[in-house]
Amino acid sequence: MRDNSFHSAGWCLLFCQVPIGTLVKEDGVTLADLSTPGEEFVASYGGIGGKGNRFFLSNENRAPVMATPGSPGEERCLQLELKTMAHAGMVGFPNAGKSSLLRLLTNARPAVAAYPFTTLNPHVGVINYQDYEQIAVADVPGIIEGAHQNRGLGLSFLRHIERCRILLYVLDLTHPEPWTQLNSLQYELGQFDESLPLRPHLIVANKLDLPNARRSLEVLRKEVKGRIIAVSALTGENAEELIHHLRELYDGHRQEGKIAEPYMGW
Ligand SMILES: Nc1nc2c(ncn2[C@@H]2O[C@H](COP(=O)(O)OP(=O)(O)OP(=O)(O)O)[C@@H](O)[C@H]2O)c(=O)[nH]1
Ligand SMILES: [Mg+2]
Repeated sequence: MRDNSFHSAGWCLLFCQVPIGTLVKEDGVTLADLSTPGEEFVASYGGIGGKGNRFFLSNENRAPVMATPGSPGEERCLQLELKTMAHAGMVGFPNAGKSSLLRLLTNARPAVAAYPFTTLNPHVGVINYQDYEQIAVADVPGIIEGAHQNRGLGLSFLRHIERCRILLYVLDLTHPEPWTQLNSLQYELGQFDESLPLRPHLIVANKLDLPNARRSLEVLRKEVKGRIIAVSALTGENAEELIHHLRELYDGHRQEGKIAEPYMGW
């Protein structure tokens, strides 16, 4: 933001940059959809400038101390809504290991701790592929049952997920029945927006290094159709497989034009 106001004049220029993929709304009505780089939207016009001392400079008056005030600029209250946050978003119960996975896959450094709701705000990291393709992955706060009724971090969490084209369901293999986590997660998403459970997704079964995890995984594979990638965010086991499958899914949907560029500036 730059302020070019003259001391005695009412002239002011404001530049404000917002990320690509932002909706500009006023009273719930969309005024602009900033989806291409360089696109501009004039949010409000400044007032007409006043005349400064130099305007009154003349042969008779070599040092004028006179100025006229400018007229006030327009005032508006706008809401900016970020449309696309990341290509892929991690969905999981608190403590499932989402932040640990983001740290493993990318160079983002969200906090990790052995208690629920460590993550209160989304973090985005980027996976860099050898061919210079980049996939942005978001770690969002954990979901709990009743999130669609705004329990826990509820609706704010679900709004973040809505902005990701691919979902990574992160399940905790130390849970005795890990498939019930998947059912609950999909139920909560579906209650919020019925198209969310239909989004392209991968099931990531985490904490493979812990005792009984492999037995849990076997049962999970029997109970759940769809691709399950078992990983350990702690040891890094199968991280490459996850990165590879995510790319496959991403490429498939990109070709169909279903994946937009996310905001990479977190
Ligand atoms: N043994 C083991 N521990 C893990 C693994 N992944 C995560 N953890 C541990 O599980 C706990 C929770 O991990 P986080 O990454 O903070 O979990 P989260 O899903 O981000 O949790 P919230 O932010 O609360 O939603 C931490 O103590 C991690 O060290 C894993 O693969 N193996
Ligand atoms: Mg976390």
